[in-house]
Amino acid sequence: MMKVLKFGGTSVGTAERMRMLPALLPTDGPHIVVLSAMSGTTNVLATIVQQLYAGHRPAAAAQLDRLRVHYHGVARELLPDAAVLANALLAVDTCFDAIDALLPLLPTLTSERIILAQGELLSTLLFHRYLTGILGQTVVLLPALEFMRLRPDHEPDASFIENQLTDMLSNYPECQCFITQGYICRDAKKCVDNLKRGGSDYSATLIGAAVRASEIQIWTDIDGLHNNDPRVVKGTYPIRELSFDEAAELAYFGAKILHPCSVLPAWEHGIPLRLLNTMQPEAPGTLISSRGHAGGIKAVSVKDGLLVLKVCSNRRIVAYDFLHAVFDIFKRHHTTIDLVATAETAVSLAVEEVDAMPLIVADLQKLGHVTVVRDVSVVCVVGQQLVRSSYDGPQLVFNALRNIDLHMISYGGSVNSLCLLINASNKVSVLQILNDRVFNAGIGPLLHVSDDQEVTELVA
Ligand SMILES: Nc1ncnc2c1ncn2[C@@H]1O[C@H](COP(=O)(O)OP(=O)(O)O)[C@@H](O)[C@H]1O
Ligand SMILES: N[C@@H](CC(=O)OP(=O)(O)O)C(=O)O
Repeated sequence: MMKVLKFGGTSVGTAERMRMLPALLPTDGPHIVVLSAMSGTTNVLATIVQQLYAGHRPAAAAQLDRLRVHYHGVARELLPDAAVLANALLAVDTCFDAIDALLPLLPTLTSERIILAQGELLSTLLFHRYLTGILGQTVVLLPALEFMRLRPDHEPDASFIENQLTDMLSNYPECQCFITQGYICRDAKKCVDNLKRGGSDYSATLIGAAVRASEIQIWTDIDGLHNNDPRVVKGTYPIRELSFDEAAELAYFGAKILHPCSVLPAWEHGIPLRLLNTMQPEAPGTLISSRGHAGGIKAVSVKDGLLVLKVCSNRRIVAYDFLHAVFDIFKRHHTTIDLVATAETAVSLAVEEVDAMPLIVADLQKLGHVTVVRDVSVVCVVGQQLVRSSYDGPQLVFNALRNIDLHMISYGGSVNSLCLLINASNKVSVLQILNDRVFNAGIGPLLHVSDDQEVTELVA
């Protein structure tokens, strides 16, 4: 059975890091290695794009030259064989020349995406040559731009991906090791596109689902998914097991270790997803699967960059049409609502700050009075069945946060999560308070769910 292993930007960040990867590859069966760009590269490419939009071409050209020199250095460090190196440098230059050719032109969405795509093309071409040299067996580089495709609605085209990938793999029945690019894809019109920042995780799970992999491994720089954001909170710890739905909520609501949509393809096909640490391969990491395990609060994540729209109905439409009309506006503007709270004649909605916001607000104003609260974040507390029980976890959360302003609360939308809307400026203190007073307060797991509740779920 095929395994899929994704190595993130930090895992391929230097030639030295890339040299650590062969030891992590399976020796007992075929596998597809999905690589991100070397860490920092996509940021530099995005800066070049911004400089072009701002008309600062010389600055963009200087950045690009520095990046080219950097990649020549990585290639020299990684590839000792002179002939292999010479060939790799030509390939590296092809990527840089593609960007160079775009510098004099007015930037467009298409050129922007072509520029951003070069990071993954560079990392895979270097790693492919390196791995071929040290494995002494066929290693096939599968171009993601030939199989990773979006539908017209910008969602991944799962059947196209599956058909193309299956065809491509069938050309190499003996091959055990394939390499491909994460993040990059084509849109429905076959133009170069991407799966948004951090999208290589999503590439890996889409590929895993397409080939019905036995396991998908996400290799990164930390020992699994932590109970809280380790970048801003002291005393976080890895969660050893999560269910698909718990992990999907945490990823959607901001746990940066996973792309927001990346759990869904694995979940749909029941493929175990392991988060592992390249720098500490022996650590158990986190296993995300459909396996049942103890309930109770497990982790918290935060999604930033939201605003709250409060719409108070002008009562010109009947009450039961009001919510429909509100949701219809979001549908028309292709905008997802993250959190909703309703009252008799009013509704509050937490949504991302999208470009269409002025149009959305204008449409909502036809339904009633609209107020906007900016700079809010959703805190998502996740744990198996934490909502539908006599479990005291949620109470502990509310007690711990009693001095914090809460704009909205979502309790019951999912049995496994409790979402709170806070001012973005309170984010770090809220996360630290939850860590100190909830996660490290010694609350036990949820042990009992009444039979009635189980029956209700089965009927539903
Ligand atoms: N809940 C969390 N658990 C683990 N890591 C997290 C969490 N929230 C944020 N992170 C951050 O995510 C980082 C890993 O994701 P990312 O930077 O995308 O890695 P990669 O470069 O491998 O793609 C970690 O270094 C960590 O700082
Ligand atoms: N290179 C892309 C895609 C990606 O997934 O990167 P990483 O695995 O390093 O988060 C980015 O920086 O967004």
